[in-house]
Amino acid sequence: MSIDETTTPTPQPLLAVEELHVSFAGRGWRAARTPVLCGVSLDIRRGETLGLVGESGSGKSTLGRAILGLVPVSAGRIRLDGRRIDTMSRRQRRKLSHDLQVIFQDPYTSLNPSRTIGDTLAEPLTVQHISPIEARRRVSRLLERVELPQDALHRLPREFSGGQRQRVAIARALAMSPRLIVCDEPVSALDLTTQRTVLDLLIDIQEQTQVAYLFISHDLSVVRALSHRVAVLRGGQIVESGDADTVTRSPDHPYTQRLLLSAPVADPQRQQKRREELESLSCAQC
Ligand SMILES: Nc1ncnc2c1ncn2[C@@H]1O[C@H](COP(=O)(O)OP(=O)(O)OP(=O)(O)O)[C@@H](O)[C@H]1O
Repeated sequence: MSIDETTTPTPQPLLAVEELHVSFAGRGWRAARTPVLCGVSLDIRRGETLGLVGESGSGKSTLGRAILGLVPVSAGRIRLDGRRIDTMSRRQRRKLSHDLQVIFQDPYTSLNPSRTIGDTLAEPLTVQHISPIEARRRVSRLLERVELPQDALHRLPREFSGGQRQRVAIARALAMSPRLIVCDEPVSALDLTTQRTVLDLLIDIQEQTQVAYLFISHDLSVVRALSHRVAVLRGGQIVESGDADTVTRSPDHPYTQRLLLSAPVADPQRQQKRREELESLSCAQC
Protein backbone atom coordinates (compact mmCIF):
# COMPACT_ATOMS: atom_id res chain seq x y z
CA MET A 1 0.00 0.00 0.00
CA SER A 2 1.38 3.45 -0.89
CA ILE A 3 1.59 6.29 1.65
CA ASP A 4 -1.20 8.11 -0.18
CA GLU A 5 -3.58 5.20 0.33
CA THR A 6 -3.02 5.16 4.10
CA THR A 7 -3.75 8.87 4.66
CA THR A 8 -7.23 9.75 5.95
CA PRO A 9 -9.31 11.53 3.29
CA THR A 10 -10.33 15.12 4.15
CA PRO A 11 -14.01 15.06 5.18
CA GLN A 12 -16.39 16.78 2.78
CA PRO A 13 -17.13 20.33 3.99
CA LEU A 14 -20.66 21.14 5.13
CA LEU A 15 -20.76 24.18 2.83
CA ALA A 16 -18.61 24.66 -0.27
CA VAL A 17 -18.76 27.86 -2.30
CA GLU A 18 -16.87 27.50 -5.55
CA GLU A 19 -15.89 30.34 -7.91
CA LEU A 20 -19.04 32.27 -7.13
CA HIS A 21 -20.01 35.30 -9.21
CA VAL A 22 -22.94 37.59 -8.43
CA SER A 23 -23.78 40.77 -10.31
CA PHE A 24 -26.67 43.19 -10.12
CA ALA A 25 -28.48 45.00 -12.93
CA GLY A 26 -27.34 48.57 -13.43
CA ARG A 27 -29.77 51.47 -13.64
CA GLY A 28 -31.44 52.04 -17.01
CA TRP A 29 -32.18 49.32 -19.56
CA ARG A 30 -28.81 49.62 -21.34
CA ALA A 31 -26.70 49.84 -18.20
CA ALA A 32 -24.06 47.14 -17.70
CA ARG A 33 -24.45 44.73 -14.77
CA THR A 34 -22.34 45.53 -11.71
CA PRO A 35 -20.22 42.63 -10.48
CA VAL A 36 -20.34 42.35 -6.69
CA LEU A 37 -18.80 38.90 -6.11
CA CYS A 38 -16.02 37.86 -8.47
CA GLY A 39 -14.96 34.22 -8.13
CA VAL A 40 -15.40 33.68 -4.38
CA SER A 41 -14.46 30.24 -3.06
CA LEU A 42 -14.67 29.15 0.57
CA ASP A 43 -15.81 26.24 2.68
CA ILE A 44 -17.22 25.67 6.15
CA ARG A 45 -16.88 22.44 8.11
CA ARG A 46 -19.42 20.93 10.47
CA GLY A 47 -19.51 22.70 13.84
CA GLU A 48 -17.13 25.40 12.63
CA THR A 49 -17.41 29.19 12.55
CA LEU A 50 -16.02 30.93 9.50
CA GLY A 51 -15.74 34.68 10.05
CA LEU A 52 -16.22 36.83 6.96
CA VAL A 53 -14.81 40.34 7.23
CA GLY A 54 -14.38 43.25 4.85
CA GLU A 55 -15.24 46.90 4.51
CA SER A 56 -18.73 48.15 3.90
CA GLY A 57 -19.69 47.34 0.31
CA SER A 58 -17.13 44.53 -0.10
CA GLY A 59 -19.95 42.03 -0.74
CA LYS A 60 -20.27 40.21 2.62
CA SER A 61 -24.07 40.34 2.86
CA THR A 62 -24.40 39.51 -0.83
CA LEU A 63 -22.41 36.33 -0.25
CA GLY A 64 -24.63 35.42 2.73
CA ARG A 65 -27.75 36.15 0.68
CA ALA A 66 -26.48 34.08 -2.26
CA ILE A 67 -25.97 31.12 0.08
CA LEU A 68 -29.52 31.62 1.38
CA GLY A 69 -30.88 31.74 -2.17
CA LEU A 70 -32.01 35.36 -1.78
CA VAL A 71 -29.98 36.72 -4.71
CA PRO A 72 -29.38 34.99 -8.04
CA VAL A 73 -25.95 33.55 -8.77
CA SER A 74 -24.39 34.49 -12.14
CA ALA A 75 -21.77 31.70 -12.16
CA GLY A 76 -20.15 29.22 -9.80
CA ARG A 77 -21.56 26.60 -7.43
CA ILE A 78 -22.79 26.39 -3.85
CA ARG A 79 -22.96 22.94 -2.28
CA LEU A 80 -24.42 21.97 1.07
CA ASP A 81 -23.24 18.54 2.13
CA GLY A 82 -22.17 17.91 -1.46
CA ARG A 83 -25.59 18.82 -2.91
CA ARG A 84 -25.89 21.79 -5.31
CA ILE A 85 -28.20 24.34 -3.69
CA ASP A 86 -27.68 27.32 -6.03
CA THR A 87 -29.73 25.63 -8.75
CA MET A 88 -32.63 24.57 -6.48
CA SER A 89 -36.21 25.69 -7.07
CA ARG A 90 -38.05 27.73 -4.42
CA ARG A 91 -39.90 24.62 -3.34
CA GLN A 92 -36.69 22.65 -2.86
CA ARG A 93 -35.20 25.64 -1.05
CA ARG A 94 -38.03 25.71 1.48
CA LYS A 95 -37.14 22.17 2.49
CA LEU A 96 -33.62 23.40 3.20
CA SER A 97 -34.86 25.34 6.26
CA HIS A 98 -33.98 22.18 8.21
CA ASP A 99 -30.34 22.74 7.31
CA LEU A 100 -29.85 26.42 6.66
CA GLN A 101 -31.04 29.41 8.69
CA VAL A 102 -30.22 33.09 9.12
CA ILE A 103 -29.89 35.71 11.84
CA PHE A 104 -30.05 39.25 10.49
CA GLN A 105 -28.40 42.38 11.82
CA ASP A 106 -31.34 44.41 13.01
CA PRO A 107 -33.35 42.88 15.83
CA TYR A 108 -35.79 45.81 15.57
CA THR A 109 -36.95 44.96 12.04
CA SER A 110 -36.33 41.22 11.74
CA LEU A 111 -39.27 40.22 13.98
CA ASN A 112 -42.91 40.70 13.05
CA PRO A 113 -44.09 43.44 15.48
CA SER A 114 -47.67 42.15 15.65
CA ARG A 115 -46.87 38.50 16.48
CA THR A 116 -46.15 37.22 19.94
CA ILE A 117 -42.77 35.62 20.53
CA GLY A 118 -44.56 32.28 20.99
CA ASP A 119 -46.19 32.54 17.55
CA THR A 120 -42.92 33.68 15.93
CA LEU A 121 -41.06 30.67 17.33
CA ALA A 122 -43.85 28.19 16.60
CA GLU A 123 -44.33 29.25 12.98
CA PRO A 124 -41.41 27.33 11.40
CA LEU A 125 -42.49 24.25 13.38
CA THR A 126 -46.13 24.33 12.36
CA VAL A 127 -45.14 24.92 8.72
CA GLN A 128 -43.31 21.60 9.01
CA HIS A 129 -46.54 19.96 10.30
CA ILE A 130 -45.19 19.41 13.79
CA SER A 131 -48.15 18.87 16.17
CA PRO A 132 -49.21 21.86 18.33
CA ILE A 133 -48.32 19.99 21.55
CA GLU A 134 -44.84 19.11 20.31
CA ALA A 135 -44.40 22.67 18.92
CA ARG A 136 -45.26 24.14 22.36
CA ARG A 137 -42.75 21.82 24.04
CA ARG A 138 -40.01 22.77 21.56
CA VAL A 139 -40.75 26.52 21.82
CA SER A 140 -40.47 26.31 25.58
CA ARG A 141 -37.08 24.54 25.24
CA LEU A 142 -35.91 27.18 22.74
CA LEU A 143 -36.68 29.96 25.23
CA GLU A 144 -34.69 28.11 27.86
CA ARG A 145 -31.79 27.67 25.49
CA VAL A 146 -31.56 31.40 24.73
CA GLU A 147 -32.15 32.24 28.41
CA LEU A 148 -35.43 34.08 28.02
CA PRO A 149 -38.26 33.71 30.56
CA GLN A 150 -41.21 31.47 29.67
CA ASP A 151 -43.64 34.39 29.92
CA ALA A 152 -41.96 35.81 26.79
CA LEU A 153 -44.27 33.48 24.85
CA HIS A 154 -47.22 35.81 25.23
CA ARG A 155 -45.40 39.08 24.72
CA LEU A 156 -44.71 41.20 21.62
CA PRO A 157 -41.24 42.17 20.29
CA ARG A 158 -41.69 45.81 21.38
CA GLU A 159 -41.64 44.66 25.01
CA PHE A 160 -38.02 43.46 24.64
CA SER A 161 -34.62 45.15 24.45
CA GLY A 162 -32.39 44.82 21.35
CA GLY A 163 -30.33 42.05 22.97
CA GLN A 164 -33.45 40.13 24.02
CA ARG A 165 -34.91 40.46 20.52
CA GLN A 166 -31.68 39.10 19.07
CA ARG A 167 -32.07 36.12 21.43
CA VAL A 168 -35.54 35.58 19.99
CA ALA A 169 -34.04 35.74 16.46
CA ILE A 170 -31.44 33.15 17.52
CA ALA A 171 -34.17 30.92 18.97
CA ARG A 172 -36.17 31.24 15.74
CA ALA A 173 -33.08 30.26 13.70
CA LEU A 174 -32.54 27.25 16.00
CA ALA A 175 -36.14 26.03 15.83
CA MET A 176 -35.44 23.60 12.98
CA SER A 177 -32.08 22.43 14.42
CA PRO A 178 -30.17 23.70 11.36
CA ARG A 179 -26.64 22.64 10.53
CA LEU A 180 -25.57 26.07 9.25
CA ILE A 181 -26.65 29.56 10.30
CA VAL A 182 -25.68 32.63 8.30
CA CYS A 183 -25.19 35.32 10.94
CA ASP A 184 -25.19 38.67 9.15
CA GLU A 185 -23.75 41.26 11.56
CA PRO A 186 -25.88 39.81 14.39
CA VAL A 187 -24.38 41.96 17.14
CA SER A 188 -23.47 45.20 15.42
CA ALA A 189 -26.73 46.91 16.48
CA LEU A 190 -26.08 46.04 20.16
CA ASP A 191 -24.09 47.76 22.90
CA LEU A 192 -20.73 46.22 23.86
CA THR A 193 -21.93 44.32 26.95
CA THR A 194 -24.93 42.89 25.13
CA GLN A 195 -22.68 41.98 22.19
CA ARG A 196 -20.55 39.87 24.51
CA THR A 197 -23.50 38.00 26.01
CA VAL A 198 -25.00 37.27 22.58
CA LEU A 199 -21.61 36.06 21.27
CA ASP A 200 -21.22 33.82 24.34
CA LEU A 201 -24.69 32.43 23.69
CA LEU A 202 -23.79 31.63 20.06
CA ILE A 203 -20.61 29.89 21.24
CA ASP A 204 -22.52 27.84 23.88
CA ILE A 205 -25.14 26.82 21.32
CA GLN A 206 -22.44 25.69 18.91
CA GLU A 207 -20.80 23.59 21.63
CA GLN A 208 -24.14 21.95 22.43
CA THR A 209 -25.45 21.43 18.89
CA GLN A 210 -22.40 21.42 16.56
CA VAL A 211 -24.15 24.00 14.35
CA ALA A 212 -21.80 25.82 11.94
CA TYR A 213 -21.85 29.60 11.46
CA LEU A 214 -20.92 31.88 8.61
CA PHE A 215 -20.34 34.92 10.79
CA ILE A 216 -20.38 38.16 8.81
CA SER A 217 -18.99 41.28 10.43
CA HIS A 218 -16.93 44.35 9.68
CA ASP A 219 -15.48 44.16 13.22
CA LEU A 220 -12.31 42.05 13.47
CA SER A 221 -12.43 41.84 17.27
CA VAL A 222 -15.98 40.47 17.21
CA VAL A 223 -15.02 37.96 14.53
CA ARG A 224 -11.93 36.89 16.50
CA ALA A 225 -14.12 36.19 19.57
CA LEU A 226 -15.89 33.23 18.01
CA SER A 227 -14.38 32.24 14.64
CA HIS A 228 -12.18 29.25 13.99
CA ARG A 229 -11.13 30.55 10.59
CA VAL A 230 -11.52 33.93 8.91
CA ALA A 231 -11.84 34.97 5.25
CA VAL A 232 -11.31 38.57 4.17
CA LEU A 233 -13.39 39.98 1.35
CA ARG A 234 -12.29 43.00 -0.64
CA GLY A 235 -14.17 44.29 -3.67
CA GLY A 236 -15.93 40.94 -4.12
CA GLN A 237 -12.79 38.78 -3.89
CA ILE A 238 -11.25 36.83 -1.02
CA VAL A 239 -7.82 38.36 -0.46
CA GLU A 240 -6.78 36.36 2.62
CA SER A 241 -8.05 33.44 4.67
CA GLY A 242 -6.76 31.21 7.43
CA ASP A 243 -6.68 30.53 11.13
CA ALA A 244 -8.71 33.23 12.97
CA ASP A 245 -6.00 34.26 15.40
CA THR A 246 -3.37 34.70 12.67
CA VAL A 247 -5.61 36.59 10.24
CA THR A 248 -7.01 38.93 12.91
CA ARG A 249 -3.74 39.56 14.78
CA SER A 250 -0.92 39.35 12.24
CA PRO A 251 -2.44 39.39 8.76
CA ASP A 252 -0.36 39.07 5.61
CA HIS A 253 -2.41 41.11 3.21
CA PRO A 254 -2.08 44.93 3.35
CA TYR A 255 -5.87 45.27 3.07
CA THR A 256 -6.40 43.14 6.20
CA GLN A 257 -3.59 45.06 7.94
CA ARG A 258 -5.44 48.28 7.14
CA LEU A 259 -8.72 46.85 8.46
CA LEU A 260 -6.94 45.88 11.68
CA LEU A 261 -5.20 49.24 12.11
CA SER A 262 -8.42 51.14 11.35
CA ALA A 263 -10.22 49.64 14.36
CA PRO A 264 -10.21 52.24 17.17
CA VAL A 265 -8.52 51.40 20.50
CA ALA A 266 -9.13 53.09 23.87
CA ASP A 267 -5.46 53.82 24.71
CA PRO A 268 -4.48 57.16 23.03
CA GLN A 269 -0.81 56.13 22.67
CA ARG A 270 -1.71 52.86 20.93
CA GLN A 271 -4.21 54.75 18.81
CA GLN A 272 -1.49 57.21 17.71
CA LYS A 273 0.88 54.32 16.91
CA ARG A 274 -1.85 52.67 14.82
CA ARG A 275 -2.42 55.91 12.96
CA GLU A 276 1.29 56.16 12.10
CA GLU A 277 1.44 52.51 10.99
CA LEU A 278 -1.68 53.04 8.88
CA GLU A 279 -0.07 56.05 7.17
CA SER A 280 3.10 54.08 6.45
CA LEU A 281 1.22 51.18 4.79
CA SER A 282 1.73 50.97 1.06
CA CYS A 283 -1.83 51.30 -0.12
CA ALA A 284 -1.53 49.95 -3.64
CA GLN A 285 -3.18 46.74 -2.42
CA CYS A 286 -5.35 48.19 0.36
N1 LIG B 1 -30.09 44.07 -4.64
C1 LIG B 1 -29.05 44.83 -5.03
N2 LIG B 1 -29.11 45.55 -6.17
C2 LIG B 1 -28.07 46.29 -6.59
N3 LIG B 1 -26.89 46.41 -5.91
C3 LIG B 1 -26.79 45.74 -4.77
C4 LIG B 1 -27.84 44.92 -4.26
N4 LIG B 1 -27.43 44.36 -3.09
C5 LIG B 1 -26.19 44.82 -2.87
N5 LIG B 1 -25.80 45.64 -3.87
C6 LIG B 1 -24.50 46.32 -3.98
O1 LIG B 1 -23.50 45.35 -3.79
C7 LIG B 1 -22.39 45.90 -3.09
C8 LIG B 1 -22.07 45.02 -1.89
O2 LIG B 1 -23.13 45.13 -0.95
P1 LIG B 1 -23.18 44.23 0.37
O3 LIG B 1 -24.39 44.63 1.14
O4 LIG B 1 -23.02 42.82 0.00
O5 LIG B 1 -21.85 44.74 1.11
P2 LIG B 1 -21.38 44.50 2.62
O6 LIG B 1 -19.94 44.15 2.55
O7 LIG B 1 -22.30 43.54 3.28
O8 LIG B 1 -21.57 45.94 3.23
P3 LIG B 1 -22.06 46.37 4.73
O9 LIG B 1 -20.97 45.95 5.66
O10 LIG B 1 -22.19 47.86 4.60
O11 LIG B 1 -23.37 45.69 4.97
C9 LIG B 1 -22.77 47.32 -2.72
O12 LIG B 1 -22.17 48.20 -3.64
C10 LIG B 1 -24.28 47.32 -2.87
O13 LIG B 1 -24.76 48.58 -3.24
